[in-house]
Amino acid sequence: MTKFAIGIDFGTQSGRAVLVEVSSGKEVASSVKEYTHGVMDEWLPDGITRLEDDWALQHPADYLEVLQVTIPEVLQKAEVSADDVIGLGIDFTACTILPIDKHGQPLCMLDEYASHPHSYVKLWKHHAAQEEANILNEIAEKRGESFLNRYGGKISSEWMIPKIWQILNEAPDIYELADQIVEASDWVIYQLTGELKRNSCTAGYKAIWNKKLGYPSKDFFKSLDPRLENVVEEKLSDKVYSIGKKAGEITLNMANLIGLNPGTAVAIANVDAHVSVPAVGITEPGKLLMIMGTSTCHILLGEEERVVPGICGVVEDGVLPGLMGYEAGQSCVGDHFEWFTENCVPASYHLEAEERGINIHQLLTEKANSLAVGESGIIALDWWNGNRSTLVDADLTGLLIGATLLTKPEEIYRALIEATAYGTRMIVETFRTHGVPVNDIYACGGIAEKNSMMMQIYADVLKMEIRISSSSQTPALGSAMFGSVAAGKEQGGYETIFDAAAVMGGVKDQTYVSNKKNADVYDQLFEEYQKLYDYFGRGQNNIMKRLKKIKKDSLQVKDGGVVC
Ligand SMILES: Nc1ncnc2c1ncn2[C@@H]1O[C@H](COP(=O)(O)OP(=O)(O)O)[C@@H](O)[C@H]1O
Ligand SMILES: O=C(CO)[C@@H](O)[C@@H](O)COP(=O)(O)O
Repeated sequence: MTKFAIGIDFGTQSGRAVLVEVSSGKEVASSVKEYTHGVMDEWLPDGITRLEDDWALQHPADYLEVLQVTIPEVLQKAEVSADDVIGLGIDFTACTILPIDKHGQPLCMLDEYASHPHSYVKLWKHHAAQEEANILNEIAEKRGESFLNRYGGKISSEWMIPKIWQILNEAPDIYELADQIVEASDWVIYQLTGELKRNSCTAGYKAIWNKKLGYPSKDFFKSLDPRLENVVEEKLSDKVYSIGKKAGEITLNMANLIGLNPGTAVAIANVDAHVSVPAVGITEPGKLLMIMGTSTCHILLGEEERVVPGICGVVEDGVLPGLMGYEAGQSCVGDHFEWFTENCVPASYHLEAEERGINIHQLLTEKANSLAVGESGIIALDWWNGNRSTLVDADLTGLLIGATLLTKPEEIYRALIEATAYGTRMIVETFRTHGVPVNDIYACGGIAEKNSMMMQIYADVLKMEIRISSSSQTPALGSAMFGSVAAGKEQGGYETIFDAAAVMGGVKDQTYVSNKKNADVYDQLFEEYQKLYDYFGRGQNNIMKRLKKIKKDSLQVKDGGVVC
C-alpha cells in the first residue's frame, strides 16, 4: 500500500502543505493558506494600537488555521485516506517567537493582553530589538565570550535573546507573566502532540545554544541585566531535542481538527531554510543552497567549525547529523521587489500587466531582461530591510545610485535584483576566504521557481552554475521527509534523513550556466558594490543611522503634537 507523509512550511505570508508519496518523493497535492492577519507591522488586530517602526508581528491563530485548512485539502485533492499518512513534519521561519502561559496558551490570545504588542508573535524580521543586540554584542565582546565566534562575531537583533530582552525592557509585566518564551515552530508541534520539545536547529542558530556547551553562562546573562540571570530556567529550557527525531504523535483532539489519525508520527520542528537542504538532495559539504523568497538564507555544510565573520551561525548537527551547518542570509530579497512594485511603479505598468494577464513582477522582469548588463548606469545596495550577512546590522537602509531623468522602473527593478546577487557574492567570498569551501550552488524557494532572469543574473554575478530544486515547495518537501523519518522504517518511512534524501530529494535537469561576457561586466559592477558596501556599512559614513535617528525624533515630535 502506498504511504504518504505531509510537510508544512510556515512562511512569512502563508503556510503551505504538501502531501508526498514516501517511496518516491512525488508531491501528489499541495495547498496554501494565506495568514488571516498577515504580517502586522503597523497595527494590532484591534485596529487602534499602532506599532512602532521596525516591528513585525504575527498571530498564532493563523498557524492553527493553516493546519485546519491545508491538511484536509491535500487529502481531499489527492483522494488519500488519513490511514495512509504515516508522518507529519513542519518547518518555520525563525527566529519567530511568542510568550505563552503555563497551559501553552499564547498571551495575545488572552482577552486582557490582546492589545499588548509584546504579547504577540515576534516575527523573524521584527527588528526593534537592535538596541538590545548592540549592547549584548558590546558586552559579549568585552567579556571575550567565545560563543561570538560561532555567530560570525555578532548576535543579530532578529535572534532570540535580543527579542526576549526587548520584552523585558519594554513590557516587564508580559515577561513576568510568560511561563515560557518559545519558537513558533515548537509551539505548533506542542499543539499537535501535547508536548513542548524545543528543536536543536532554532536553539542552535537563534538562541545561542550549543550541543556541547549549552547556553551562555548565567554570569553572562546577569551582565546583560540582573533580571536575565535565570532566563534559561525561567523562560527557555536546556532540554533541547535533535532534528531528525520524533516529537510525538497527533493527539485525539488535534486529529479531529485537522483530519489526520490520532497517533500519526510528528517530527521535531525545523527551520524553513535548513529543512530544504536534504530536499534538494544535498548531504555533503561544499554545496551552498540559497532559499530565495521574502528573504534569502544561505545554508552550507562543512566538515569543521570555522570562524566566518558576519555569518548567522555555525551549528554542529544543525542541518544534518554529523556535519557542521553554516547559515548566512539576506534580510530582504523578494520583500524589496515587492516594496518597489507597490510603491514605485506607475499605473500604466500595472494596467499593462493586467491587460496581458501577467503579474507586475513578470512584466518588470520581461522589460528588465532586454537590458544589457550595465546599460542602466545604476547600482543599488540591498539593505531595504537591513543587512543580515555579513554586516549583521538591521539599522542599515537602502541605496540607489546613478539614477537620472531617463531611468525606467525596469532598470531600478533589475538593479535591485543585481544588488541581491552582489550581496550573495559577498557571502560566498566570505565563506571561501575563511576556509569554508563553496564548490556548487543550488537554489530553491518561490523566486528560484518564478524568475529565471534573476537566476541567470545570479549565475553571471557568482560566475557559477546554479542548480534548481525539483520541488516548487522545497521546505515543505523537506518537512515531509523528516515526517517520514519520524514515522520510521517499520511504518513505511525511513531510518535516517540521509536515506530519505537519497530517494525523495533532487534537482531539475535544467541549470543556469554563467555567461562569460556578462560576468566580466558584473565583475566591474561588483567592485563598485563592494566600495559602497564598505563605505556605508562599515562606519565610514553612518548617514543611514543618522537619518533613522532624525526620522525617529521627527515622528516623536509629530505624534506628541509638539508645535514649534
Ligand atoms: N516573479 C517574481 N520575481 C521576483 N520576486 C518575486 C516574483 N514573484 C514574487 N516575488 C517575491 O517573492 C516573495 C515571496 O516568496 P515565497 O518564496 O513565495 O514566500 P516566503 O518567502 O514567504 O517563503 C515576495 O516577497 C514577492 O515579492
Ligand atoms: O532566517 C530564517 C531562517 O534562519 C528564515 O526563516 C527567514 O529568513 C524567513 O524566510 P522566508 O523569507 O520567509 O522564506
